[in-house]
Amino acid sequence: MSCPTPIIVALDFPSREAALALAARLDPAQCRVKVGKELFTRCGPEIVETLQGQGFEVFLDLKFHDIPNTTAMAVKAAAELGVWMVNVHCSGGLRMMRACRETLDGIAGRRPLLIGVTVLTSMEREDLAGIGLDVEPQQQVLRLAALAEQAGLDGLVCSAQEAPALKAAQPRLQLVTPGIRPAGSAQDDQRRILTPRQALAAGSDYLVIGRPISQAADPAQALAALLAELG
Ligand SMILES: O=C(O)c1cc(=O)[nH]c(=O)n1[C@@H]1O[C@H](COP(=O)(O)O)[C@@H](O)[C@H]1O
Repeated sequence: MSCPTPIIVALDFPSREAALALAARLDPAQCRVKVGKELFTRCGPEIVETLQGQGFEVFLDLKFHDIPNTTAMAVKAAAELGVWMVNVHCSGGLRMMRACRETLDGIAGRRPLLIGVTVLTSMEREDLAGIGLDVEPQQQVLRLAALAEQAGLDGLVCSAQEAPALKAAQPRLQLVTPGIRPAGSAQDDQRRILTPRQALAAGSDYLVIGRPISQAADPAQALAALLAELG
């Protein structure tokens, strides 16, 4: 059964034990979970299989970025692992994203949602200038979104701040938005942030939330409060 809420909890932990301790306090009917670079590098595919065995739909967030063949084969491996969602960097370009789409199209049975990372939510205008992009983040996000649409991706990772413009420009694409911070909580390294309620109102389809839940004194209670805020 598919989870009815938009919340994806980021299991950003240094060990299997820590990740599974949080998962044990979560309900697959109330949230999905995300396995990212830290946990996957430490634990490998087994942690994904364990979480799926517990009933969670898993977003495998490894942000693949490589030549088309390498990226497409990595996406295929993710599909064979049975994940619900997988992501690649849009800046890998049209041919790379298309190769991923076509590879997934060749797979029988349930395929993961293929999502393109636009501009990381930790980046602001001056970070883009530092890598030679003299544009506002939203302009770059819209540009990458058009490429992702052309490649046939299912959605984008972006800031919820860009959701209204993206929903107008690329209405087919589902929006997965990290950089979610409940009012009054620490911004940490995130820059383009919105509260959960603002993000949904802006048009986000999925909210990726890590530290506001994982570092809370009572993570289950923090998730319950978030769900209550969203109504
Ligand atoms: O692809 C992602 O999930 C992602 C993209 C992005 O632009 N920004 C971003 O924060 N993320 C991930 O979303 C999570 C956010 O975690 P918190 O900042 O702790 O809520 C982390 O696991 C990041 O790796």
